[in-house]
Amino acid sequence: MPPILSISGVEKHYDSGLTALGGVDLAVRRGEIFALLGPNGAGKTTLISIVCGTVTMSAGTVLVAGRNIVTDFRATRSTIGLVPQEIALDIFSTVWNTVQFSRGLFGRAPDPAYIEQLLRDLSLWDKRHSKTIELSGGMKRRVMIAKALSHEPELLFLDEPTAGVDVNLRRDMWALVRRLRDRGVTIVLTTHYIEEAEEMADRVGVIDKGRILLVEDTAALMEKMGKRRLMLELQQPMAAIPAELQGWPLELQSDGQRMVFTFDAHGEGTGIAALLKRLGELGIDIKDLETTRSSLEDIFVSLVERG
Ligand SMILES: Nc1ncnc2c1ncn2[C@@H]1O[C@H](COP(=O)(O)OP(=O)(O)OP(=O)(O)O)[C@@H](O)[C@H]1O
Repeated sequence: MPPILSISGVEKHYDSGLTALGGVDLAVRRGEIFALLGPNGAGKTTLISIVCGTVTMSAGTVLVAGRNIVTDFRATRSTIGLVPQEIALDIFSTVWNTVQFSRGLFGRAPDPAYIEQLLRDLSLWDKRHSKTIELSGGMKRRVMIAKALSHEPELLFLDEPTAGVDVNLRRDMWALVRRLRDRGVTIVLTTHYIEEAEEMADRVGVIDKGRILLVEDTAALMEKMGKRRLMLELQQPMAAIPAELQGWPLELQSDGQRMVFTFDAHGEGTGIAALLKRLGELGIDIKDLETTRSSLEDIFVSLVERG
């Protein structure tokens, strides 16, 4: 099956002289959840904005469901929904009118039953007569999603859907995104949160400085790069890793006050028990310990260093 979104050779050079995208190729498969990961300024929003027609590309081609977004703008745009990073709502309009109006903008005939279902799915039905100014931040975000889905798009972009939202709402959003996928909507989301990509996405693409560094199945990426670390705060600072511990993946930080052990989160045994036993035998006392998972930044650093 041809990809629902096909991006080839896309470049964006802003008037300021900045190259936000330096030749991006990417294919998103129909029916998948695709996470675009990247640090601030990587070019994620620029890429999404190009596909949605709010930023013009300097070079390249984008096809949505096989149709060119430039020469066939209206048709392609009507198959796309966009939930932008920023909440933008007519604050005096009711939830119902906001969503209804948005559907009309895409030339779709009114369909109260569809909008009712949408608002119920988003737990907004009770708020349908409320003005958007009266809603909480989380509810406003859900109205943004309802707006983006009002015209029944096949491809939905969520730009940082859970930035600044609490854990409960984040879980609700994830569940919603999965339900949409189950109904056949293809979803592209951008995020800084590795757990979000790990939890949600079938595939991830990593973008940095306007270039795609890799596209991979999420499980495979985590397998490869999902390192975890054990941070050991030492009672006595150390000048160097003792000879008896050579061969262990250890490094010292914070002027020798902290020892960091890196292990494979997906391996058979982590080696933590063996390490702690060895430290005990060597009389190395530990004040505190904590495990951390490699962050997106770590994955980036290793990708950029390798590239
Ligand atoms: N209108 C503009 N004019 C000039 N430069 C811009 C404009 N919009 C974005 N940029 C620059 O393009 C680069 C990519 O920005 P973009 O917003 O696409 O990144 P992002 O990956 O979405 O970042 P974030 O995670 O912070 O949202 C940045 O260096 C940004 O400063």
